[in-house]
Order: sequence, then C-alpha cells, then structure tokens
Amino acid sequence: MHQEREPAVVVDGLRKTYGTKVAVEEISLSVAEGEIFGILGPNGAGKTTTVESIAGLRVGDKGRIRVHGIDPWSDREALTKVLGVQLQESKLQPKITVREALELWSAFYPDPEPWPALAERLGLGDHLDQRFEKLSGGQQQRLSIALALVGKPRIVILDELTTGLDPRARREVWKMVENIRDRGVTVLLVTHFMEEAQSLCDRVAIVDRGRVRALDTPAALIDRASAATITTFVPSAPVDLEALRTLPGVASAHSENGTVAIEGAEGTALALMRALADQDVVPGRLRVEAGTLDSAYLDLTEDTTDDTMEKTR
Ligand SMILES: Nc1ncnc2c1ncn2[C@@H]1O[C@H](COP(=O)(O)OP(=O)(O)OP(=O)(O)O)[C@@H](O)[C@H]1O
Repeated sequence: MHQEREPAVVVDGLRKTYGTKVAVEEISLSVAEGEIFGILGPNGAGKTTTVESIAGLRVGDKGRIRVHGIDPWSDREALTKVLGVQLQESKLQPKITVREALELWSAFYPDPEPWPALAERLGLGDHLDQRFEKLSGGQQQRLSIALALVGKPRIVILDELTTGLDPRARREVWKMVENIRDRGVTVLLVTHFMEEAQSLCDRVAIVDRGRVRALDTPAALIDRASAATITTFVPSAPVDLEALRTLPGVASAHSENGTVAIEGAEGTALALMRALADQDVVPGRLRVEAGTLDSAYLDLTEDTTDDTMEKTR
C-alpha cells in the first residue's frame, strides 16, 4: 500500500516577536520531501525569521516546528545531520580559499560529502586555490551552496541566493538548485524574485506581514490572480480603452507605443475579441499569454510605497 511520506518540514502556528516588533504573526506551512518550496514576499515580511526558526537559529514565541521529525529548537545536533543552510549574505573571511573553506566545513561532519566531487559539480573545480574575495558573485554563491551541501543534508535552506547576481549567473544558480533537487534533496528557497519562484519552485508560499497569504503551485496562484492572462495586440484603428476596462474580468487595459495590453482573468480574451469587433478594430500581432506570479503577488500583498521589492521583468 502506498504510504504518505512524512513532510520534510512542518511549521505550525509560528509566532516570533523582537521586543514589540512582530516579525512573524502566525505562519503554518508544510514542505514535502523532494520539492523545491519557495517562500516569496516583500522586505520585512518575515521570511528570514521563518527559515531561521526552521534552522534552529531563532526560537519562536509560539508554535511548533519539525524537520524530518526533529525539533530544531531543542535538538540542534540532530538537526545539523539533516539540514544544510545558506543564509542571506553569508560572507566568509575574504582571504580563505575555496579549498580551505570546503575542508573546514567538511571537518564539522562525521560523514561529509567528498568535497572535491562537490566542488567539481558546482563548477568550482578550477577555483580551489582562489580566495573568497577574488571570486565573482556567482562563484561566491556556488561556494555557499557547496558549503550548505557538504554535510549531505536531506533538506537545504537557501535564502536570497541570487540577489545581486546578473541574469546569466542567476540562471546558472537556478540550474544548480534543480540539480540539487534531482539528487533527492528538498530545497526551501527564500526569494523576492517572482521570476525565480515561478520557474524554479514546485510550490510557493506568499508571505506578507508575518502571515502566509497564499500557498500553492505557481500555476495555480497565477490562475487565481485577477490578471491570469495578458493579451497584447496592435489595433488597426484607435481603441476605446475605457470600454475595454469595463468588460467582465478585465483587470487593466493600457496602450504603449501602439501596442495595447489587457490583463484579465481566464476567459477574458474571448469577450475582448467581441468588443474589438464591435469597435471595428482588427487586432494585429495578437498574443494571449499566461500571466505571471507578479499579478498573484500584487493581489495578495499590501501596497507599501517604500517597498523596495525587486522585479526581474
Ligand atoms: N533581530 C531583530 N531585531 C528586531 N527586529 C527584527 C530583527 N530581525 C528582523 N526584524 C524585523 O522583523 C521583520 C521581519 O524581518 P525578516 O528579516 O524576517 O523579513 P524578511 O521577509 O526576511 O525581509 P527581507 O526580504 O528584507 O530579508 C522586519 O520588520 C525586521 O525589521
């Protein structure tokens, strides 16, 4: 008989305050073994506090966490055998070489992954004698992933892994994360790049103001968003955008450089075609595309004007 596998991580009713500041109001989520699970949200949403609590680096005021059945708040030793962590902006000593860092980290574990093979797999084989300060941003990130993996963890936490990387380096790191998952390691990924969450994660929790606002596959989150599809076309004659905005399901309509873009719910495209026919407008270069996580995210998170969330689109 098929047995349900135990979840890799269970967070149940986590609450964490710093003095009077509520960092995590109430977060519950469960990460299945073998998935890439994303925690997505704006600055200050409580993402890092949540993963640091999972990693046993912070103890919640309320709630319960289990990582493969281990309580990270009371059994750090057992936790380090199953969990690897790459935390936000983890900086190494500038003068340490790749080889030294890997040797040092390996010494922490009774049965470490042979580090030369790990370095090779992560594209660091030719940089073993290079000092940390001389590595590119992408290489530094790859080293921090290697260090998180050297203890042969069953689950790895990667926090804002690609912040500061150029698009090519970011994609390389994404590929690496997929390889990690393909080798059977569960990945818990904190990000505020929507594109990253959309292309990499099996499921995503959108967190804002200390709570999970939605938790689903990226595709399902997009379907639920008010702008699940984006229709673009070049109109044969001026279009009455105001009339299009009143169509059922249309979330926004705007025109830029002669191209009209309509964002709306699934099924909006048909109503749109009828309305254009009524206006005697022929839509040239018509494209209907699935929306992105952006719209789901914007629907679910609070609009804060000083929000510095980065977007890659
Ligand atoms: N040690 C601390 N002392 C006081 N307040 C803190 C501390 N750590 C975090 N906070 C506050 O708690 C809230 C949640 O922070 P957290 O770092 O968990 O958010 P985040 O979603 O990871 O944000 P970012 O994307 O900016 O890293 C923020 O308002 C933050 O300023």
